[in-house]
Amino acid sequence: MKHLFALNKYFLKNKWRLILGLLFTAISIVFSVFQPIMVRQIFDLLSHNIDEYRLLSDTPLKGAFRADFTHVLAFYGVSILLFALLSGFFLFLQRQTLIVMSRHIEYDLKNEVYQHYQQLDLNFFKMHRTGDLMSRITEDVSRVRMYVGPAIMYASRTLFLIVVIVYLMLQVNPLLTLYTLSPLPLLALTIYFVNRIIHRKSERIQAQLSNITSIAQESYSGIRVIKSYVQEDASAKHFEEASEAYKISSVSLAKTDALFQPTMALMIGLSVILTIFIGGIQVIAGNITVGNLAEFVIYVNMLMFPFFSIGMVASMIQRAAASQQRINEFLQIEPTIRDEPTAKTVDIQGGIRLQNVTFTYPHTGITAINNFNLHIAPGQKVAVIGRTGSGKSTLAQLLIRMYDPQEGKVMLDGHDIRYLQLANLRGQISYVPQDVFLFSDSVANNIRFGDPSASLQMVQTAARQASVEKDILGFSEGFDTEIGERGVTLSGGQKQRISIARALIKNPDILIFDDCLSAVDARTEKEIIGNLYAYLKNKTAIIITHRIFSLFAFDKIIVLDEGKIVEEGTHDDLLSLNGYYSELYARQQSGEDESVTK
Ligand SMILES: Nc1ncnc2c1ncn2[C@@H]1O[C@H](COP(=O)(O)OP(=O)(O)OP(=O)(O)O)[C@@H](O)[C@H]1O
Repeated sequence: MKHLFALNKYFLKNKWRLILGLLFTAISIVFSVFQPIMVRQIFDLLSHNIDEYRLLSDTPLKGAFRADFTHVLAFYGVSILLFALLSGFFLFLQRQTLIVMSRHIEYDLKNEVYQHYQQLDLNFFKMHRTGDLMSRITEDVSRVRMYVGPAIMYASRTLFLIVVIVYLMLQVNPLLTLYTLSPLPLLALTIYFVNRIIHRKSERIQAQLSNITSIAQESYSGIRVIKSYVQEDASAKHFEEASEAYKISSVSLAKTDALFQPTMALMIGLSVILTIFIGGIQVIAGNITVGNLAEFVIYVNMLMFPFFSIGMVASMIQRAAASQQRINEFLQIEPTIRDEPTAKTVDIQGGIRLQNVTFTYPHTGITAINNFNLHIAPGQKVAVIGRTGSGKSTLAQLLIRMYDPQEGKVMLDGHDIRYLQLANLRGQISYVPQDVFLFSDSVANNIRFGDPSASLQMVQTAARQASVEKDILGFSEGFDTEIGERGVTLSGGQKQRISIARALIKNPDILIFDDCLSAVDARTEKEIIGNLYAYLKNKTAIIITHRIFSLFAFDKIIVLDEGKIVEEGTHDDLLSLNGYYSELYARQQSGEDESVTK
């Protein structure tokens, strides 16, 4: 339960909706209890006067008596209808306030979780599965909404109704009240347990359903692999097995559901029979009137749903508490990469220095950068080369402060980047990642992501510089062509170049290209490098690559191995070292490596 306290701030924010909702609930209940009271009065009126009326002979007096009776009955009928309408109207207002409040809280909570996710650092996303992150923002928030809306609504209604009705019952006859109410706690308890069973079964069905969905999704995405390996039958069998498990669970839930309603009807029936039996004895004994008995039968019926909802509300709260606990777990995680209180903004010129930097990935213990020193002057172009896993991408991640090193300092123009505002730092660096990511949006908007205020002309220029303009103009809708599942399917090279255009349009002082030309052919690569040459004139650039671009006059080339610089210098310096670089160069020259850019 204590996990739900985290929601109190939202109740406070919506206090007027909550107060009004509770008030409307109380008013609706007051109007609803007029019905049994009036029914009692009608019954008593009839039972007291009917014998007298029957004894009258057919005289005008009997006619007048009947007319009076009819008027009184009509009056009660209209009054009951009026009170029912009023009660219904306030019930409507109650839902309009409490359920609306729950939707507002759901909206705020979703945004809070989403915004918190945005603050968290990469390590968090590495450690949690995407499905888990998504289910906390969707399913868990929905379960919490059941607590802040329906559970509060049913609980308050139940509480008010029980207080008012039990008070009215006790006024009539305490003993009959006791007998009448005795089966109801059993009803609440049964509902609670049955609800738990139903919930457990529903959860299992839900998990099986998402399993079926992911099997289907995976086989549609991998349909080419399935067909080329002639695995259609195996894939269908796999799906059938998952469907079979789902069917078994669904049937089992249907059986429990089928038992649920008759059990309820039995309990309600028992309560009514008990009321009539004990009440009848009390009427004969002269302790209560026939009207009281009728009134009690209505009370019992009115109390059924509230008692029924006790069990329902209890399991709703239990589920919401478990969900809120999962949400709180994430909300309580503090981002480790964040602005220091004294963080400043600076206009970066492009000088980079790494001083004795050591970085170990926290969750794997792999030391990717080891006692690393590097200096890049503003405007220099540096190539970073090295075997796979040598730490090249990690170096890029450290420069944009996706991670903080455990030892040493990363500095830009002499400022330790830990003390620069993150938005200021990242706003002045363009990073083109190795694994390209494009959004399901138009080509233009994907490029504009680097500068949302960019004009179409700027988008076109960036696309030209990244040598992808011709490809884009070849699409049916040019720059407005949609990318993604329902849009055009881009080649790996086209994606890489759009991603480069996105980085260029940002017009930063520092650019980091992380092996982002791996999927383009040698001719296009030459063209891009030619364009970049002019673009990068006064900018600092780090180009991480597996290949040697001998066309590009780098100020410095560094070769990494196991997180350390093992070779450093210009192209000619490195060739004379006869190390990894010259070996790679020789391999490329001899044409062993087809991707060589000569
Ligand atoms: N997110 C991560 N979590 C844990 N370990 C990682 C992570 N990313 C990389 N590593 C490890 O750190 C080391 C350096 O990886 P890095 O990606 O920096 O190499 P790289 O030189 O860029 O390789 P490649 O050329 O294949 O991209 C590797 O041993 C890798 O397994």
